[in-house]
Amino acid sequence: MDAQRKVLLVDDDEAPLGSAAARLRVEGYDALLVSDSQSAIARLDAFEPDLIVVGLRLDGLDGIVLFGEIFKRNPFLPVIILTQQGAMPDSVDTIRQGSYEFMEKPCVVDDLVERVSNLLQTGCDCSVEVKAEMVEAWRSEIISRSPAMDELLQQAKLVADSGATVLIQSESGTGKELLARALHKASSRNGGPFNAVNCSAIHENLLESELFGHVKGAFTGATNDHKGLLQAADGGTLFLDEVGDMPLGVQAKLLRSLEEREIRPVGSIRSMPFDVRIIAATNRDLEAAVEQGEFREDLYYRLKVISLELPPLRERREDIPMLANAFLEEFARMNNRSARRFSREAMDALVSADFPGNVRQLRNVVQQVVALSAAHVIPGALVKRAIKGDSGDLLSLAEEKERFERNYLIRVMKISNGNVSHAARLAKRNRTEFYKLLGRYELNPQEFRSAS
Ligand SMILES: Nc1ncnc2c1ncn2[C@@H]1O[C@H](COP(=O)(O)OP(=O)(O)OP(=O)(O)O)[C@@H](O)[C@H]1O
Repeated sequence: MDAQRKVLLVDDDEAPLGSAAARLRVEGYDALLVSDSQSAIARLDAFEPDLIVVGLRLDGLDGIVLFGEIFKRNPFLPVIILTQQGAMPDSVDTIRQGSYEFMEKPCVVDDLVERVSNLLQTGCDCSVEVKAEMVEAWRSEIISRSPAMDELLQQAKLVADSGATVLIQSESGTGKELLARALHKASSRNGGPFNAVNCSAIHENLLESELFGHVKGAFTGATNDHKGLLQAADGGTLFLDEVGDMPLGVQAKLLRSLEEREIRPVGSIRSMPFDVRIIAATNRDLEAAVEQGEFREDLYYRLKVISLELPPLRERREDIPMLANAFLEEFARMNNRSARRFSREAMDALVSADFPGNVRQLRNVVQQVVALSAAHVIPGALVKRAIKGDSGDLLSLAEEKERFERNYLIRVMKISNGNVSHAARLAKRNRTEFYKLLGRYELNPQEFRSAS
């Protein structure tokens, strides 16, 4: 059973809201009526309302201050604003981000009570979303409404067309790849390809040939000429994800290529020009990596011509409802489930969670919740359980990748009865490389033979 819900009513004209407060109390709410915005602000922390009804004339500073204080505490607290016929307070335009509903004055007490009850039952109507048509196409996949993201996207738009190399530094799961794609779309290179490569997932030799290409016979297994990603992205953009994990040898070759605007495929004696915009991303502290000798300082400055930082999700909680609702719709559609919504308690749990895995983790949580519940209104308890389970087991991306790689090697070694050549063929790696991988994970081929 929900605790008694609290409604704060703010109006200098006692009569209408006074009767509404009385009715709300009869209906079982804890209703508190105050007569000006200063008193309302003073009561926000102690009273902790679940909903606020504002009947004041809120033009000018008064409204801006009140809405600012409400927004600071909880950007999704539902607020019903009673307006004079047709008039919208200026302050509402200034602070658009909140969850506001409007009713015209004078309003019927029954209608107001019904609206309060609906809003509290169904959770916040987060429909104050940026309308799809208002979102510019280049950033249409990036769901956000927070001022921090707005600022970042404005910067991104300004630099998109400069052609300069961009370094995106931020935590894992914050949307670095989405931002890189958006930068590409906003640039005049948008007619060209957008290629992405994850520099930490690929072994050094392979990464070199992936980036720069190789010629036939360059190494065992190089049976044909192979076009590298830098060449394949000609006229477009190459996204170097996890650039902080790029091996030093490849860093040196990349730096040379960027300086000379030429690439030389592995095993070739000829260099060729290329025209590619580089966007690099990392969740590592690259400056620290430079100090520790793990990342070349000259390459760091070469990449960091323009530096962008995506804020972690916990620093832009205003984005959570919009993201959660979009993921909910997406997964409900994918699972052929009818439209859903989060209960107020569920949304509160999402908005207050820490999400160390950022947007990716929020997405996972919503996916789980959709799979586990057929209810139309998603209950808070389910969301809380999903958040707890997800953060408890959350490994860093590097740890998760290592775990995957080790398990994969064990599988192929078992399938091949410990025969390394066979296993290497299955994994499409050459033997030397495969031996190195086994060594890295301390896997002894002998053990797989005797086990069989
Ligand atoms: N603002 C956003 N709007 C919609 N989806 C988002 C947003 N930010 C991230 N996502 C989604 O979250 C997931 C992770 O995003 P992405 O891969 O871009 O993050 P990342 O920072 O590059 O992660 P990593 O550092 O682990 O490579 C993707 O499914 C992406 O579509």
